[in-house]
Amino acid sequence: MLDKDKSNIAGEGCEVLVPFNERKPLADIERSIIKTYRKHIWSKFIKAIKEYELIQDGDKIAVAISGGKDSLLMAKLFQELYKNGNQNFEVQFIAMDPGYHPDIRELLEDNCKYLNIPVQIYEADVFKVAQKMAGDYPCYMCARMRRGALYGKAKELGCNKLALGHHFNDVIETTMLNLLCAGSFKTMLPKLKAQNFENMELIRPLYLIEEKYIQRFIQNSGIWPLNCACMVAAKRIGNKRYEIKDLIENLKGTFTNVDMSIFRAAENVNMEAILGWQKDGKKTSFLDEYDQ
Ligand SMILES: Nc1ncnc2c1ncn2[C@@H]1O[C@H](COP(=O)(O)OP(=O)(O)OP(=O)(O)O)[C@@H](O)[C@H]1O
Repeated sequence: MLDKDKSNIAGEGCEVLVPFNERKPLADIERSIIKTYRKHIWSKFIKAIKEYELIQDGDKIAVAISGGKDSLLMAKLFQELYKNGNQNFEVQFIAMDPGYHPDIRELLEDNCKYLNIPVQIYEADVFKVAQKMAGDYPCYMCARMRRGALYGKAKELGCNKLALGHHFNDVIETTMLNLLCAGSFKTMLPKLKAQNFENMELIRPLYLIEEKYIQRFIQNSGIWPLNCACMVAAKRIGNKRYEIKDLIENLKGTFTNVDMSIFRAAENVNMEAILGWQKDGKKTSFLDEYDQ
């Protein structure tokens, strides 16, 4: 029997991913990653690692698991990579408990145990502090604090990289969010150097994987992932990201491959047709180079 009560654990207003079936045996779940989802998940994972040079020999990678669908898949992908012979790196699986409801914490632990992910869970008072410090708009503060708490733990474990579960749709939604809401052209990069933590890099190995395949994989596996376990903002603050998600979905009806076009736009910026840009905090106008 599927435990229907688990659908009530998510914050109000969050989309709940209901499994299609009972939890499948672990061996079947693992096999499906490299068989059923070879094209849309496994190959894309490998491609991102190669194309963006995400892993180097001797890396020690902290794989950050929130317990949501994306990071659970990411953990399994790293394990598969290791099993398939790439052992030039080490991984540590970390989960930060920002003040989860006990039921959510239990779901996280149960999923990791079932999926054989040896996760280290540690506490950080993120929810409470973000709410106290940032009142009605805790999301930005919470995101920053969460990132800091993850980098800190990775560093403590002697890791030089922190892997996050952002995927293809997160990337194009970020591009569109910046364009439509912030008036800037800026995407989410597959890797970047941490500003406040020396010799630490952030990597995003799911960069090329479309969210719909992650959802399908999780639902077919019979796993109930955490769905936005936020205890603070929940439905209180309208989330522009959901609106952008819908917008892109609607655009797909009129423009062929619009998602890929948004993605490619950040690969094909034509510097000869741009009014201005910023680098290292310095603003430049096309006029600065016009007469040269
Ligand atoms: N509490 C946490 N502990 C460990 N890692 C986390 C935590 N919260 C977020 N992360 C990491 O940051 C990534 C992005 O966080 P975000 O809250 O945007 O997750 P998401 O889009 O819901 O993804 P997921 O499905 O993995 O939760 C996650 O995929 C995960 O790698």
